[in-house]
Amino acid sequence: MSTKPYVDLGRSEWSALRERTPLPLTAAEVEALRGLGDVIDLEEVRDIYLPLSRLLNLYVGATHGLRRALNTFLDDPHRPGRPTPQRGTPFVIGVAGSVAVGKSTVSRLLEALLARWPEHPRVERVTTDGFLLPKAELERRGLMSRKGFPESYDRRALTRFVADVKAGKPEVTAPVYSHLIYDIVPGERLTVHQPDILIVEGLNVLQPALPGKDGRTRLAVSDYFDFSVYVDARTADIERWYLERFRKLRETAFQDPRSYFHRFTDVSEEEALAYARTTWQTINEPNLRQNIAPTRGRATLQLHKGPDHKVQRLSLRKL
Ligand SMILES: Nc1ncnc2c1ncn2[C@@H]1O[C@H](COP(=O)(O)OP(=O)(O)O)[C@@H](O)[C@H]1O
Ligand SMILES: CC(C)(COP(=O)(O)O)[C@@H](O)C(=O)NCCC(=O)O
Repeated sequence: MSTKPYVDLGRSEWSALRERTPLPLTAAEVEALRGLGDVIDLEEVRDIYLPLSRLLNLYVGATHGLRRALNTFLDDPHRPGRPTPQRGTPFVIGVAGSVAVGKSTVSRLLEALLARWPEHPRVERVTTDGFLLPKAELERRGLMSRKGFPESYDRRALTRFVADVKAGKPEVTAPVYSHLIYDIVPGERLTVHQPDILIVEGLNVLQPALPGKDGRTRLAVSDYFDFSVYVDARTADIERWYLERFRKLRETAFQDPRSYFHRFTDVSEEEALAYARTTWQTINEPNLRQNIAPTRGRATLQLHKGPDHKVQRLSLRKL
């Protein structure tokens, strides 16, 4: 008997589960998914992400069942001053993985697919980059070449944000990061309004809490997750995706004179890619090895992608 905490499923075993997913995609919905602006292989959506939306729908239902059981337990009329039964709170999903592994694409897909289920139509998504320290503060702390490392974030503010959403506060706001200016946008906030499901996407979302200096137990953002996904791939493939994305951005977003990377439109593609390769080798790959990959075994589900972004294998945590 395997003592591994995960059940491993091959692509075909997993995609066969699609037959049991009651919500097929209509032509209009397929069009809407294309409208997300991602390069999405629709067979991949059907075979991998539709069954995943079904699994998540089952988890949301089971969590509601647990809450009802807890309320029955707490709601003892003979006990004066008994706690108020728990109201429904958002189901929180974490999506972790390296820079350029495809977290945003997976999260946007899940956001669109989960919103189609009548039981949880309100799905909101946040990325943890809003909780990066502002550029001036990173410079002050000597952390500009550690961007994306755990210490480059205001981890307390991020945990507080998710705790507030999970607690059912009517409106919770977060700062906003702009890839255009490579910094937090002064004065801009995004607001989350009591969603049924919150997706929290970021490099370090599966990190455990740091021990408090005062010996008190702290909580990390991962302590609020009801489900988490780690997007996994070979490092060499992720580096290639990172460089490909940089090359595409040079032809598009970097053309904007306000872009922090605008200077790379004036140099040769080779020079621009040499810069991107250095960023990968000195920042993103060390962060993957030291901080991100070690959290893989904390996820509820690991998606293992092949060189073409297609999910080849999945590991699902046993209960
Ligand atoms: N399923 C996919 N099929 C094809 N290309 C993808 C897929 N997922 C991601 N990509 C591409 O890989 C790159 C990184 O994806 P992205 O979602 O931006 O990663 P992250 O949010 O992890 O940095 C992007 O250029 C994206 O278009
Ligand atoms: C903004 C990021 C830290 C990632 O953000 P997150 O996953 O926290 O939302 C990362 O994409 C980044 O910009 N890294 C800096 C190095 C680089 O330019 O690739």
